[in-house]
Amino acid sequence: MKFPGRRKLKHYFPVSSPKPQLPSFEVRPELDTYVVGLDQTIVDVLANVSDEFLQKYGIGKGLSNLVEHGKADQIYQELVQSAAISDHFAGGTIGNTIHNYSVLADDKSVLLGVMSANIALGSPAYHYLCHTSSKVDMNHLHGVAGDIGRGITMITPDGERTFVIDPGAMDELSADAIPEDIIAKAAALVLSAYPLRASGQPIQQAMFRTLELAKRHGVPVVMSLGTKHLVEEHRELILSTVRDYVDMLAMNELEAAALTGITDPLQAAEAALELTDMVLVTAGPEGLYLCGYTDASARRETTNPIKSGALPDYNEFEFSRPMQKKHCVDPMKVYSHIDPYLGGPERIKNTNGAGDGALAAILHDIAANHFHRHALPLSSKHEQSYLAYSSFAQICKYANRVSYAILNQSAPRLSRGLPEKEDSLEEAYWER
Ligand SMILES: Nc1ncnc2c1ncn2[C@@H]1O[C@H](COP(=O)(O)OP(=O)(O)OP(=O)(O)O)[C@@H](O)[C@H]1O
Ligand SMILES: Nc1nc2c(ncn2[C@@H]2O[C@H](CO)[C@@H](O)[C@H]2O)c(=O)[nH]1
Repeated sequence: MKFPGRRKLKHYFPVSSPKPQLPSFEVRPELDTYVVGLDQTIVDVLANVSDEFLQKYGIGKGLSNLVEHGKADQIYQELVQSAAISDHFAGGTIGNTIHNYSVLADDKSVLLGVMSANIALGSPAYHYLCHTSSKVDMNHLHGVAGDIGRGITMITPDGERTFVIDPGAMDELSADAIPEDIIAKAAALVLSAYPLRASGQPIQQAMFRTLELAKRHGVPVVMSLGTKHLVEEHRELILSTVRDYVDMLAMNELEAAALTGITDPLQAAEAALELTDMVLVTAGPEGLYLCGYTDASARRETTNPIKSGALPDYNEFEFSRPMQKKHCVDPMKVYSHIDPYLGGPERIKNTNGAGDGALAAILHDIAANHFHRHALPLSSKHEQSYLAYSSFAQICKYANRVSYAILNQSAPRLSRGLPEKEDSLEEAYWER
């Protein structure tokens, strides 16, 4: 486990304490720190298209459009014939997030989902495996006869990305394939709202079984909302799922508006805190908001300039650490915001996965807290039952920095961690 922020000298973080066992790629629940992700396994097929192409097929721009296999195949074949496809990458919003988590933390994660039982060279499953970190444990994937999902990712000249999802067998994940021992010892479970639109498909049952197991074993649950129209179409189911199971919710400002009916991201975050304990709202060029609870006795004032928006002086206590509301004697809401790192890259070719990247950074901080609590349970860092290792403000910086890395490389999966020189995140950023 790498350290997720600065303050190397102030805190003892046993990054390199030797483990007695031989190394193993497979997650050992009693020994390892890991996060678990449940996802529809999807390979992204990247193509440049015109706006007319989207109109011709009646595809909603900027959305994730679920279409039946015949139509998706027709679109795919036309893109092949016009040589518009640039490449195939592993995708799936949670697959991306846990891959990025493993790259950032340099540590293990577990992917739950389906995988083709027989994999041919060049098949969607083949591309998926080629582009996934070896630290993502895929031993618990559920073998299926067909192909994994195919997500045709169409980039229009304005850099906007639009998905056409050909589901293949991606929703055939059976509830019986969910390993309880793996969930029970996880630092966090992360999943998206996408399976909630797979009405009547096995993956929905598998998702609720996983959520039940996480709840039973006290594992924090992190959910990302996927896409705006998914929220609009399944709002009630999403709301009840969040209320019943979710500790942290991640969304962009459009998804937040669809969920809460509030367009201002900060106010939407405040409203969402009535449903869950921690909220990330990414707002593209406006940066991101991270909000949650802390106990009033443990609140810490910021030394950053005070910000006012829809809420006055909202970042006043952003140096506090996140807690679950149920663990606070006197819960108070805490808000933090950060502008894009360096104003964002000079040129953004596509914003695909920038939000997933921010979420991976937050998972890293949550997992680091889990690791530290187990390594040093008597540390003053654990006098209260905190959800994350760092303060809201510090996590914002880290999440923001990772989003920047994703935007800079124009692909949703990190090919490497943040630069070593920035391991303390001081030289290049924090001391500007
Ligand atoms: N145009 C931009 N300029 C500067 N920074 C940006 C821009 N777009 C995104 N970012 C950075 O990336 C972060 C996440 O972006 P965004 O809100 O677009 O995520 P998202 O819509 O959830 O993405 P995805 O669903 O593809 O993962 C922002 O908080 C910001 O730091
Ligand atoms: N799980 C899942 N991921 C999706 C869906 N639509 C788009 N994505 C993924 O979202 C990622 C970008 O956030 C891409 O890599 C896509 O593969 C979907 O319906 N389900």
